[in-house]
Amino acid sequence: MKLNIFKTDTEVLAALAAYFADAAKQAIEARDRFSVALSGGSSPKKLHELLASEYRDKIEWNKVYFFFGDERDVPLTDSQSNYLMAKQTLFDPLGIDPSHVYAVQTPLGAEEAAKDYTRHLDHFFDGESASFDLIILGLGDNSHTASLFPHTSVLTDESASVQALYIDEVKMNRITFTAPLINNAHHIAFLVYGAGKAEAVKHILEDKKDIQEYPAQLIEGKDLQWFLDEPSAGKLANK
Ligand SMILES: O=C(O)[C@H](O)[C@@H](O)[C@H](O)[C@H](O)COP(=O)(O)O
Repeated sequence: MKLNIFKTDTEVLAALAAYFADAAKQAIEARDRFSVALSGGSSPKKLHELLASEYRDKIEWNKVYFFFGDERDVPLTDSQSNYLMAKQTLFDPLGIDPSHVYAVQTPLGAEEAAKDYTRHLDHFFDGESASFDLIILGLGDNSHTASLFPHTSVLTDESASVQALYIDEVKMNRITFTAPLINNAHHIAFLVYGAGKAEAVKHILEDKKDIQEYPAQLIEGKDLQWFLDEPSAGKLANK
C-alpha cells in the first residue's frame, strides 16, 4: 500500500490522472484494452474533467471500458446517479462509445440490476473472476467506500460479486462491488481530499481493525494506492 500525499487537491488530481494514464498504457500494451471501475460521489468529478481535457489525446480512449464500483438505485437520469455524473463529466466530453460504458441497469430494480451486472462482468472477463485493471474509490466521512457502509451485511460477503442491499444510513438501495471483487483488481486507487475526510483516513490507515466500523479497511490488493491532500491526511501519525 502506498500513500501519495500532496499539498492541494489540484496536485492530488493531477497525480491520479497521470496514474490512470499509466495504468491504461500498461493494460493496453498487455491486453489491448483497459477496464476501469469508477467511483461515485463528488470527488471524482474534477478527475473526470481533467482526464477529459488534459488527457484527451494522451490515452487511447477507444480501448477503455468503463464500469462502476457502485451505483445508487435511482433512474440513470437522476442527479444522484453515478452513471449520469460520469456521463456528463467524462463520457460525453470525450465522445466515448456507449458500448464501452457499462451502466448499472437500475430500471431493472436493485436485485435484478446486480444480477444483470454480474452477467455483464462474467461476459466481459470471459467467465474468469473479474479483475479490473483499475478501480477508483472514494471514501465517505463515515469510512465507507463504494457502497460498503458500516454495519451492513455486504461487509462479510466473501464472494467476488455485485450485491444489492438497502442502506438505512442513506435511505436507499445501493448496488455495490463486494470487497473481494474490488481486491481482485490489478490497481486500486483511493481518491480522497478535504479536511472532512481526515478522521476517516486515520481510522482506515491507523486505527485498530474494525471492518464493521471502518469498512474501507477491507480494501487491500496487489497495488493499493492512496491519493490524498494534506488536509485529508492531517490526522495521520505516520505519513
Ligand atoms: O456512490 C457513492 O457515493 C460513492 O461511490 C461513495 O463511496 C463515495 O465515493 C463516497 O461517499 C465519497 O463521496 P464524495 O466524493 O462525494 O465525498
